[in-house]
Amino acid sequence: MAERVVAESGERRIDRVAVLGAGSWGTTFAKVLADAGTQVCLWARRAHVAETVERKRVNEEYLPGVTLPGTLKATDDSAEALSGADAVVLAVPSQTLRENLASWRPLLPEGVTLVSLAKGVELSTLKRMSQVIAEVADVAADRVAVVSGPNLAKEIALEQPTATVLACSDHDRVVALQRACSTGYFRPYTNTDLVGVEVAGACKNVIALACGVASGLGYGSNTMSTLITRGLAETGRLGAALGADPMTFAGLAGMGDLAATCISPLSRNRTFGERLGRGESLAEAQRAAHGQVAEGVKSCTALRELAKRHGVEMPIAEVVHRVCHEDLDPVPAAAELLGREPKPE
Ligand SMILES: NC(=O)c1ccc[n+]([C@@H]2O[C@H](COP(=O)([O-])OP(=O)(O)OC[C@H]3O[C@@H](n4cnc5c(N)ncnc54)[C@H](O)[C@@H]3O)[C@@H](O)[C@H]2O)c1
Ligand SMILES: O=P(O)(O)OC[C@H](O)CO
Repeated sequence: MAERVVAESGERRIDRVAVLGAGSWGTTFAKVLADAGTQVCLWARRAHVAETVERKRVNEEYLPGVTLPGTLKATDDSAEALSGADAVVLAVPSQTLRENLASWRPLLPEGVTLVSLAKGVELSTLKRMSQVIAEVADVAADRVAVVSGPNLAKEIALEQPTATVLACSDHDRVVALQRACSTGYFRPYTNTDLVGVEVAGACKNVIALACGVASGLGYGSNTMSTLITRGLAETGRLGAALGADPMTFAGLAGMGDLAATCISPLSRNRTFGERLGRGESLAEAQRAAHGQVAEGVKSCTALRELAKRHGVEMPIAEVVHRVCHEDLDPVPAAAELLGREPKPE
């Protein structure tokens, strides 16, 4: 049964959710939903991960030390996870989402709300995740919602207070999702600006890589603050060219997430950048990430292409792309950014 609607009030409800992807954020978001009283089934690619969640209430690989709610179900069978779901949360990396969703498409319940947790831009098409989802699932854009904000998984799994943004063009749908994932430690706000929320989520990973590189080079708070602020400026420029609401960039999905990711040692993107700044190669930094995704490494290239296509200047994304993929040394990269033509703020 999909999209249950309470007959008397006409209120849309999301009572049962499938979370597809049992990495750090998928597992944590499944916990949030379960803590909010929503029925959740978490799908893991590897059987032993699902089995350990079911048996020991823990995801040892991605969230060691966090006890998961007893009501949370887990399986490695996507048909089982998707059966009867009112909403499907896609918690896989941006660059594999298309392929993952294509394999699940025949199993999607009719009318189901599709929710993206991914923060990235598809390298092969330069599409945002909500665009990829609507295309692959062959649904109208208003069936797709996006979750994005200052949401470092580990902190949320430990129930440290945070807020987020749920973006969707269908108000009733996003309000139902808001009810399904509101807890005492997790406060979701709704927003209708999908473009702004997704652009902000993809760009902040690239700026966090730059901050990591700067930190690896030994630079301090002035450099971080400069990168964060100018990073926000170039994010806003790209957003404006794509039709985003400028106010989104001042909110949780914009400045909020940018600050959290650029500052926190928990950020995979920042940590990845720090390794590059300390002189490690891309391959060495990738090995050290132990298979966990640092989305900015691929999104920097996609964003650079998107910026070029729209005639937008994104100097930090450009330099991050060249450090990651064209062997540009981080020291001259910093000099290059500062040596650009003088201009007003
Ligand atoms: N971890 C966080 O704090 C956090 C917070 C907010 C948003 N996000 C975003 O959520 C998305 C997922 O992040 P995550 O932290 O859960 O990632 P992760 O690396 O911890 O886990 C990714 C999950 O996707 C699964 N997967 C399925 N198909 C895959 C494939 N073909 N290749 C690789 N993995 C595959 C993996 O098995 C794994 O369970 C990313 O876009 C990330 O930017 C993460
Ligand atoms: O660990 P990161 O760098 O992928 O960042 C995690 C979240 O996106 C922070 O909001």
